[in-house]
Amino acid sequence: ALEDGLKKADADPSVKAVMICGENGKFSAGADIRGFSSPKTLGVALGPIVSLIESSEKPVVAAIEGVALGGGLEVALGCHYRVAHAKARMGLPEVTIGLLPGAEGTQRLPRLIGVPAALDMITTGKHIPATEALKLGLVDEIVEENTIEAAIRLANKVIGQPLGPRRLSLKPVPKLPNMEAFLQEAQVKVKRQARGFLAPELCFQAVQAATQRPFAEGVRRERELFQVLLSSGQAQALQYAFFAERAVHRWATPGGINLLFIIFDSILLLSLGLGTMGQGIVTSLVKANIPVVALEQNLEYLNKGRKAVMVLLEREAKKMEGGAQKLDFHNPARLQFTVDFNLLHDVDLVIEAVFENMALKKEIFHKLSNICKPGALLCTNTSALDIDEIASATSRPQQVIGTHFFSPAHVMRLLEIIYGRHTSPSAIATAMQLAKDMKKVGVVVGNCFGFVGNRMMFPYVEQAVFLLEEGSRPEAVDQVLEDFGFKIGPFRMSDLAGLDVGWRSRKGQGLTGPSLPAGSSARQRRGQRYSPLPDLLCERGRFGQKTGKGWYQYERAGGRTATPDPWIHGFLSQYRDTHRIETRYIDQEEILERCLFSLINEGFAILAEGIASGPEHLDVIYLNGYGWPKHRGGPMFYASTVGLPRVLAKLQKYSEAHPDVPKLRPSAFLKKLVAVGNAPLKEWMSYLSRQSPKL
Ligand SMILES: CCCCCCCC/C=C\C=C\CC(=O)SCCNC(=O)CCNC(=O)[C@H](O)C(C)(C)COP(=O)(O)OP(=O)(O)OC[C@H]1O[C@@H](n2cnc3c(N)ncnc32)[C@H](O)[C@@H]1OP(=O)(O)O
Repeated sequence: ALEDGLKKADADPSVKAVMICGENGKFSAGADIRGFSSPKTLGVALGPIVSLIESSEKPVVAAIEGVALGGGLEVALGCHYRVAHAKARMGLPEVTIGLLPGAEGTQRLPRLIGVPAALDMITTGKHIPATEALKLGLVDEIVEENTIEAAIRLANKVIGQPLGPRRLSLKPVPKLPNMEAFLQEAQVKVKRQARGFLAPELCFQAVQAATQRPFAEGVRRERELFQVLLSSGQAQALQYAFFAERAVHRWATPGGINLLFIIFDSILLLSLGLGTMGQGIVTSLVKANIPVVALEQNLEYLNKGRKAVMVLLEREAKKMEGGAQKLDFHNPARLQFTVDFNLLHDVDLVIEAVFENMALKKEIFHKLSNICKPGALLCTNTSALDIDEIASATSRPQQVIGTHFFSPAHVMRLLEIIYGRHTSPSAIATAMQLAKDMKKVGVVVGNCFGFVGNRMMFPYVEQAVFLLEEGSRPEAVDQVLEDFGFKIGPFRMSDLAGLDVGWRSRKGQGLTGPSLPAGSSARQRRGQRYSPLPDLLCERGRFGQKTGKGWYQYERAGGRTATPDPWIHGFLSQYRDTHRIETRYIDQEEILERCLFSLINEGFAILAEGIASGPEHLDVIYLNGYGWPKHRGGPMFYASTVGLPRVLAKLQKYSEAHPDVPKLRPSAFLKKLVAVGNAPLKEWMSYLSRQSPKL
């Protein structure tokens, strides 16, 4: 249509200028992402159309409203002038779906805004607001009112003016005094952050080509690199992740009720507990423009918490400087701190974020149930505790729901929303809407120990520790998983989170500590293999980064640079001697498979139990809360790419070698999917007899 329209305009002498706009207040979100897997759409080459726009003898003006993304922005770059609405956003987000801007965008953008800014936009895929676009010179004008009228005005004004200087393909790339050095440094940075993710590196190469070759050759290079990405498999993983994130918004009750959201005019939120989690939650709420009251049990804790929240908010405000939105946190109507429980009467929603202790949480929920107004929703921030037990302390279990935030809560996007036996659909819908308002990805899951994310994490970490018992080292295990794409491996992660957290939980479960029955075997609990290694480290005060020693050693208590620790190596070999474990060499394949396949196996068990609605939900949780590498699409998607028969065969092999490890025993659901012929991921749930989960 664009091509036809342009040709018609060119041929019609009564047409003096052309304006391109979108429908319904949106310029364009770019190509239909689903189309990248369809051979039909791939035949549509956008580059030549962009060139056609640029070569028009009549001025072409883009009127950008809403968004101009990907192919949409490339179309605008072909235009001679760009007018944007002040609220519009622009970007080349192809990298986030595993591609690069393949319609000449990697060649035009650096010519327009310079290499550093273009590289930043193209390798990160970030969307920038119109105000920033104006500063960069990406648009010529921004308007508050009618963009289309403004674009027509500009088109009329420029009729007859020479178009050569406005054709980006004819412009040279602006020079930098130190282009070579700049590019080298940028490439190192991109590589370091990408960890096996191809698209950022290839985006870099395409922009580099713009600095080294004439336009037409740069375009050829862009096309070659685009083809590499298209067939890499990573693009499919990222495009799956894009739609998975949107699929988790859809959920239904067994009765078929599907409330997408509840609209509320204003919420007064109460955050209870101002520890690390509470501080992050309050910061996120303020950022979402939701009025908050932060409550602590005494003035000392309150003042400490207030100070920490203010530091976080100042930092956030700084980041937002120059943007359209301002953080309003000095206004008591938006944020107040109190120790007065009477304020509970007026709040619409409470997020309790106290210490992870059932007795304490029940006491608080009992109090909340008595004080809060009848409609108030009561949320508990917990990573593993039973929502039904917490709800049992109230007279309104239908309004009790789990909201598992991830640390740091003002940064991490994931919010696990856990419904209990009595939680009402409207409570779930409200929590989902809250997640959206907080710009988080809410995923609704059922109530079980560890919910989804942590429950899948337990067997992963368990395997990592068993591998140490058998002969490996923390740094070897971490290296394999970091090479796979995780930002940090399980031992660095454990040191960061604090080993004492798990120790406390194991003591609570009677797996270690004073409540462990006398005469218990050192490496067995309840008939299953158990490794006391993490407990032994904790008994020696090695809690990780906070104490300067854990699975690694650090430069000081609170230090962040992990160095392999000879003490740990000696300790492990002594441990193996004590327990007569023969040290063996464990290769990378075994490390990877035992850690990942045990996690995936638990995912299949979770699906079969109806704890999550589908594999996409598990993947979204792992991508947004556990640092699973995006270009691998999430654990369940990864399993589908490995092939379920292979995952099953490997689990069977490891399970036979370790019969006392139940988490390596293949789940019945995985076996079923293999038996029906390696069903594709989107059909998995149809093989469960209970298709609608507990939800
Ligand atoms: C003039 C352009 C011509 C294009 C010609 C095609 C030929 C190929 C040649 C060139 C190739 C170009 C490369 C690209 O353009 S790749 C695509 C680049 N664009 C993106 O990555 C944008 C992705 N979308 C978003 O960032 C957001 O969705 C946004 C547009 C900002 C809207 O956000 P929000 O308001 O929060 O809404 P949702 O995200 O929930 O989206 C609403 C529904 O729309 C679906 N959606 C959105 N964008 C796309 C897309 N590009 N392709 C397919 N579907 C898209 C999204 O899935 C939601 O639907 P549902 O709820 O059913 O899942």
